Amino acid sequence: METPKLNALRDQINDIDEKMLQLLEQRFAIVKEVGMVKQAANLPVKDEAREQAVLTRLRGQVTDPSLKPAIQAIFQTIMDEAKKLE
Ligand SMILES: C=C(O[C@@H]1C=C(C(=O)O)C=C[C@H]1O)C(=O)O
Repeated sequence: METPKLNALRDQINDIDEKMLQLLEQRFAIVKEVGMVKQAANLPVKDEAREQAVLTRLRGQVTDPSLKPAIQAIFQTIMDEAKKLE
């Protein structure tokens, strides 16, 4: 089913998805560089302390508290995928 309002909202979602896609591609490109730096320095891929710091910092910036679990899960998934690329 489509209505003008639904279409307009989905257009907004499409725009946001495209921006997120670009940012994710940028993030994963940097992650690959991090992987090379770690490999050269004989460091392990996973850094639990860094992951917790990332999650804590971002959780502190979420304006709507009801979104915190979703945001945490999304960023944990991003970091899990990042580790596969390193
Ligand atoms: C990118 C890194 O490697 C891993 C991935 C992280 C991430 O995607 O933010 C964070 C910590 C590491 O487990 C890093 O150490 O900075």
